[in-house]
Amino acid sequence: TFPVTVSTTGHAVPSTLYGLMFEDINSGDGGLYAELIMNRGFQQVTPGTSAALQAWAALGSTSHISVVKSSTAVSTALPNALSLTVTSGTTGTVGFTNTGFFGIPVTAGWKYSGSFYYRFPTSPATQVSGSFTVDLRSTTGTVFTSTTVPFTSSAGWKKVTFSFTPSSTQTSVSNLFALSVNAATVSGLTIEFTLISLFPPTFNNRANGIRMDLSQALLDMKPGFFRFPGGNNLEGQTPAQRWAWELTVNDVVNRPGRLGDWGYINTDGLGIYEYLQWIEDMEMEPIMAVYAGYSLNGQSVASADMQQYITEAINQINFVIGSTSTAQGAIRAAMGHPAPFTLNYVEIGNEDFLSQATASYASYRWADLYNALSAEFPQLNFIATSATSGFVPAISPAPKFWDLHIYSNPNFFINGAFNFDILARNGLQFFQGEYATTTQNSGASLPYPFIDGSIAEAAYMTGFDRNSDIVFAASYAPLLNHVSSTQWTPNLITHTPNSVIKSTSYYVQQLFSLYKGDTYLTSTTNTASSPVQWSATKNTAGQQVFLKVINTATTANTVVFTLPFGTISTAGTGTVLTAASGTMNTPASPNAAAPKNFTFTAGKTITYNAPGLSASVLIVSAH
Ligand SMILES: O=S(=O)(O)O[C@H]1C[C@H](O)[C@@H](O)[C@@H]1CO
Repeated sequence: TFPVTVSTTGHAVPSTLYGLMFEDINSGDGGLYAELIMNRGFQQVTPGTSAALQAWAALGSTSHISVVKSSTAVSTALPNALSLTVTSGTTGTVGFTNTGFFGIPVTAGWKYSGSFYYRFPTSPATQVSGSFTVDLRSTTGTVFTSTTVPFTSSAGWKKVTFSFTPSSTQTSVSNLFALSVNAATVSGLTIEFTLISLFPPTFNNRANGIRMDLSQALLDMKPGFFRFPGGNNLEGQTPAQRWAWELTVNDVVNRPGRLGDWGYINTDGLGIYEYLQWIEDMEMEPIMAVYAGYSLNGQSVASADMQQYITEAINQINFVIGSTSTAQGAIRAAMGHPAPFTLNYVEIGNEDFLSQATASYASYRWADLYNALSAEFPQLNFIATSATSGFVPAISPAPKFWDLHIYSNPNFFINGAFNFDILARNGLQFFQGEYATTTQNSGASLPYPFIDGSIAEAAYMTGFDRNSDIVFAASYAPLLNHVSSTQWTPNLITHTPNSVIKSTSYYVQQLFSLYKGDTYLTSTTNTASSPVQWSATKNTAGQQVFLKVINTATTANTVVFTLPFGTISTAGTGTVLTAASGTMNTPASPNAAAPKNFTFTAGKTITYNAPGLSASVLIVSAH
């Protein structure tokens, strides 16, 4: 039994203590970003190759499609187009299909909103007109919903929009988007198409917005912040391929996209504006990174060449908070948000104390950017990046905020519960920007989080609660992955085109975030060797006390709390996540482990028998 006396003293818990780390790592296009058409704009592809046609296929044997460099591009950003050539005399229907991002959800009642650009590169002598048919269908050709869009063959690109609403939901996501036309009406002609786009309803009904079900799963965690755009995906393989904010703003027809750092083209339809608008809608605040002159081929921008990137970072921040009299603030206003977005934290780079990045970060990249940005924006907090483990190297100007990353096994997290207790209180503030149990203690990899690792993370997180006077933010990483396209496991949430699988670690993150309170209450000192870790916090306004109990042993352990409050309800409610060792939530067993609610007898003394491998919170009204 573990006797725990809770005191009335403690310290404030920052609102940003628990949040989300995000980058497009099989999680942006085809994930958070709600666009349903893969390779919609043929961005960054080589015309004439089969790769250029990724996700696209001809409809039937008489349709001839290829990706071409358009003789008249729809925009400088989008030079390519899909070309449909209709041989003279062809009869029947011709066209093409798209598979979506490994599937397309067909959901009854959803109003799907689509658009595309088309042009006839060679206008026929006699103008022709007719209509395209767009639809959602099964892979065997059963049409679920469709509509038509008129066309004329006059010269020049035309943008058309359409919508349709299925009347029934398909359980399978193996569906196709199809665009087709009666061959006879365009016999002998070629038609080009690009930026072929289809959106489902989006979170907060935003145009060019974010997927609803993933937004809801994240909203249900009440996350305090959202770190974006990376992580590795900030850095590019070369400086030229870095994430550059300016290529991600304005209409998507003006966004060239880029080769992301996870091996596929990012459309950048999820651009800085869409990130910020969604972060605001989700009642989070951004922790926004600026490129700091290091790219993942090991190349650092030379000191003499840094000014371009300093200016770019200043402009990026002005896009977020600058007045509309700045060129960048004016773009923000034109896109629909004249008021500045909330911004308190800017991270300078990502993992700059790794290998070749260290020397240049320490000698000029940090100082150049920190000095310029803090002079321009003295109200902002600038975060230095650290290695994937260990603490703060000596660089100047001395950073006040550090981003620490650690990926390890359950034992590390269990034994690390007091890693922050030993740190000096010298003004430094820490952001545990990335952490996760990524292997079993044996070293075996993890396709999904498992209960043993999630409970180990929970033990570590009691250290964040207890040390939230110097830990201002913490986020598990990576956040999301697509079940059909993954390069990193485990992830907090796995998604399919129409479902969200919440991992055991998701429920741990949710428990700590929902019940972080606004004040940490000091309690009986514990040690890293204990199988049980605890944390007491309170919500002052709500007069609630949250008692978290983490039991990393496989056998039950009893904790006896003594509360210092004069008024304590006699009944409390609680939530517990527990499962047998090795349990994982997977697409095949999405609810193998889920939190369960319970009630308990409360009072000055509360006795709780914590199951083996469990994370619990006991909620009691007290003041
Ligand atoms: O290969 S790693 O450096 O371990 O990649 C990690 C660290 C990096 O910041 C993030 O993008 C990635 C996965 O979350």
